[in-house]
Amino acid sequence: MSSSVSITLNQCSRTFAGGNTALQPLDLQVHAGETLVLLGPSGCGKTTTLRIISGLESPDKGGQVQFGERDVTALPIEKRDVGMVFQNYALFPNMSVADNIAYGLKIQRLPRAEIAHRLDEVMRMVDLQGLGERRIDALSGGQKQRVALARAIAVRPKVLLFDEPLAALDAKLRDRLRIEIGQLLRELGTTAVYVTHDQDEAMALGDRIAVMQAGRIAQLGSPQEIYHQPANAFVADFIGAVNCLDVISTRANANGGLVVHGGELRASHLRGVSTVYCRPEDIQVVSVDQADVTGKVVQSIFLGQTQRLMVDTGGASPLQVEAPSRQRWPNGTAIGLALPSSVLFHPDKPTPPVNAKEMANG
Ligand SMILES: Nc1ncnc2c1ncn2[C@@H]1O[C@H](COP(=O)(O)OP(=O)(O)OP(=O)(O)O)[C@@H](O)[C@H]1O
Repeated sequence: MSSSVSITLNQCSRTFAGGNTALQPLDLQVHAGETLVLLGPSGCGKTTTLRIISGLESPDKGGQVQFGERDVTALPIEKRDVGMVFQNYALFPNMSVADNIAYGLKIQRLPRAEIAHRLDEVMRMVDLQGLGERRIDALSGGQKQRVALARAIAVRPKVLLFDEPLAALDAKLRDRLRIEIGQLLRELGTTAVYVTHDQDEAMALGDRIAVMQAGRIAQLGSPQEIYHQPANAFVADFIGAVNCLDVISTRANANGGLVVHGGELRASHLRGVSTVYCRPEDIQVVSVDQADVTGKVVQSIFLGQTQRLMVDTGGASPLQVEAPSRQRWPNGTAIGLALPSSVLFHPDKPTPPVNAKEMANG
């Protein structure tokens, strides 16, 4: 469709009346054609960032927003050539599906035949064929969000912005629409920024993910980087489940490898590191005589495809281990675990300090 454009934020901060700083000075580039996901807990500044990109909100003085080479900081939303999709749909409830989708095209005064062609095209893309005459209030939540999506893409915007578009839908529908939005974004090649607090959605949709914390970007990277090389404890903990092990000794064991002792590690190669992390799915259940660590199952949580075992290894908190779902480990079962050193990671940077004011804001 339209040629894609990069988005650049230079030193964009946002302080609200009363000194509430929603966003610390932020530098961010969204590459042309990519989908960047803004992910983080409630109040971390995702929506504020999105609104600054859209033109619904201005950055504090000194902040600058560029689309490609063009400075759009002073332009209102209607002059920025953006399409937006919100959680609450923001449709006209008493108008038909077709009239909602065609709304922006009529404002652009496109010829009638072109409007009909675009309507047909986008309704097919979002799987709404045959529903053109239906009133919005006679649609399901999923159908409403398809209409909102169709309306956003019908005008062929340079930039697509999504603010938690799937948050109001049930889990099954969310999964389906997530896949469809991903396909659509790849097909369109439009630069997109997608706000969510759902890590699965972020992983599935983002070419890159910016994990935000208290008005700052805690890490920006591919889903794989964010998951396997989290930059700090906050990111490690926010994305997926993680075990935290204290490194208590730098003495080597007989093999020069690592020894897990309770929730703690002894490992010669981790000199100077105080804490390491590992994901539950990277710990293997092995026979007790081959184990790096042994313990007792204290709880098992059935998750369908897998089960999460909580294993007391004598440390401060049980290790979480992902195990096949068909096998049974009753509470109290002795279990052996292998923890290859290749799956351990330790954040390079300390977590940015969060002061009391930011905590109160977040
Ligand atoms: N208009 C406003 N006036 C004052 N404070 C605001 C305003 N809009 C947002 N904030 C504050 O700025 C901070 C960041 O809000 P923002 O909506 O960007 O967060 P978010 O990450 O999108 O959160 P959520 O997931 O809950 O929507 C919050 O502390 C919020 O209360």
